[in-house]
Amino acid sequence: MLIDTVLAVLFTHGWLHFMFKEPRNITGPLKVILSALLVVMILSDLSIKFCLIHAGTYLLLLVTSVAIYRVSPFHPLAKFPGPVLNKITKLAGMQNSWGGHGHRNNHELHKKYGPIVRVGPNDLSIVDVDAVTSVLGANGLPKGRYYDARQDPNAPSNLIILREEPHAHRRRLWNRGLTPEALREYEAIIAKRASQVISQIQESKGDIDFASYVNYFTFDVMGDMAFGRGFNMITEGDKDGLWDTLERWAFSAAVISHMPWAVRLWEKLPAVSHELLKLRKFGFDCAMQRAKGGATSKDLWYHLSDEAGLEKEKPTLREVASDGALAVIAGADTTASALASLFWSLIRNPEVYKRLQNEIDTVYADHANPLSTEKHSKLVYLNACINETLRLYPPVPTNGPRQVWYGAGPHVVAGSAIPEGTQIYVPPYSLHRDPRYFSPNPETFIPERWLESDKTMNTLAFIPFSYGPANCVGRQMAKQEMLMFASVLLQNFTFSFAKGFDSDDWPNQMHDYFVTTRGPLLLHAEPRTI
Ligand code: HEM
Repeated sequence: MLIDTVLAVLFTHGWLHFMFKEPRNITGPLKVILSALLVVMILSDLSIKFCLIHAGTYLLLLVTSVAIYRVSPFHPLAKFPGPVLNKITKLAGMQNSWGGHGHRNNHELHKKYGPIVRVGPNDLSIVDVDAVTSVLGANGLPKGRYYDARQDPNAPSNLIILREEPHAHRRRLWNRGLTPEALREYEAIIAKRASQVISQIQESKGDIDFASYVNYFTFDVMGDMAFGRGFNMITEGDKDGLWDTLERWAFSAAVISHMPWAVRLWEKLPAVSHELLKLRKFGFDCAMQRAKGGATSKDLWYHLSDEAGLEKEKPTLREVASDGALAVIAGADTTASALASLFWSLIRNPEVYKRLQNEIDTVYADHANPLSTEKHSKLVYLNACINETLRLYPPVPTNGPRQVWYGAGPHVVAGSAIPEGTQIYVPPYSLHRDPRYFSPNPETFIPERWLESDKTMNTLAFIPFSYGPANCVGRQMAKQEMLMFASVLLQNFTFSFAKGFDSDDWPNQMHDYFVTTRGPLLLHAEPRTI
């Protein structure tokens, strides 16, 4: 009888391996497992007790067989080093994401195992500048199955989910919405929202949670920019708990992304489906209001819905709604994270703060208004501070993986042939801290490294906005927003940490859920006489 069970296990394992490789959907593999299980149970003498014993033995042996294969020299990724648990099961990756410190844990793994680490049964993490072009670049690889968890099953795919030709087509519309000319349209939006933040800080008598202010600022800007209307979070707070919803969704998607085959089951969990529904409703409501109400200026919606009529076929309302919601999700959290990290870094480094303050006061002497982009080319040191912040605290610290095509043979990255189907991460957090590319002191905040030629600097290894055809479409908008916001705040206030605030602990509260969630950043803002 044991022989039957072992044969059934070998048959199932072989079938699963050759037919499904790593499945995107549970139905097919489940059918194979259940059929084999049925056979095993029928071959037992049909008493309940023996049926259960054989079923249990079958499942245990199947799991053992898969585990042994994954650590064996026969596995295609056998030559790459990594922790045994990561080689055996995706649960290790899920647990890593759950804790929110996956970026740091992986960084430690790279220190231990070198530039290529096996972080999952079929996943590698590669910290090598060659991977930037060969994985993310124009002749690189498509997004991996990890991204499936970001797809709402009841909504059309948005830009971040699409791949290849459909991606390139949709990206054209996005690019039109973020040209320098389009960005000029958004300048007034940023200026209005930044002025509101100034007024709120003035009214607050100085003690503020800076992280909330930047969250609300970026959310309102993205709402104005994407849908022609903001959410008035700066003035009214987060009445609908949208920010919490976004953070919970980010956590949930980050954890389940490691097991794309379980996504549809996961989404049936009441807590998960509730957040998904809330997000979907949010996108739909914004879209309906924009579609009915129109806009007074050319917002992103104007370009995404091709109101100018430049395409043969206009995107559907539901497609534009998905992309509009993506703009808010992708653009608000990331920029807020960068701004919060920038101010934390400045206050931790008083010499840098002082030098930057001098630059702001010189460039905007005589009460000049920083809420225009005219003098941005003169903000050389602020630019360096922003780059240094994005280097040490990239708002997307690990980024999603790309996947080697099936059927096209191995893909060579950093001199190694990577087998078909492998997902490859190129984590900005570790790349940006690699002494081969940023020296000296790669883990220290030194904006001067961006300005002085005697430092080791490989800007190809600087990828806070990713790289290649699916890089961040909003990067110029983000830069513009950060320069305007930081300069006007620094012109108006002197910031310090609030009494009792544990600034050492703040980076520990940054959680890598694809984007980063952050803890409160308690500051004191002293008005400046200008
Ligand atoms: C400091 C701010 C920002 C950072 C660090 C950042 C970072 C990134 C990164 C790393 C990606 C690639 C993700 C991937 O490979 O899956 C990305 C994609 C994207 N970002 Fe940003 N982003 C920022 C701001 C913005 C803003 C302001 C917008 C909106 C205008 C935006 C819209 C998008 C979109 C739509 C994509 C998907 C692009 C595609 O798949 O073709 N981002 N961003």
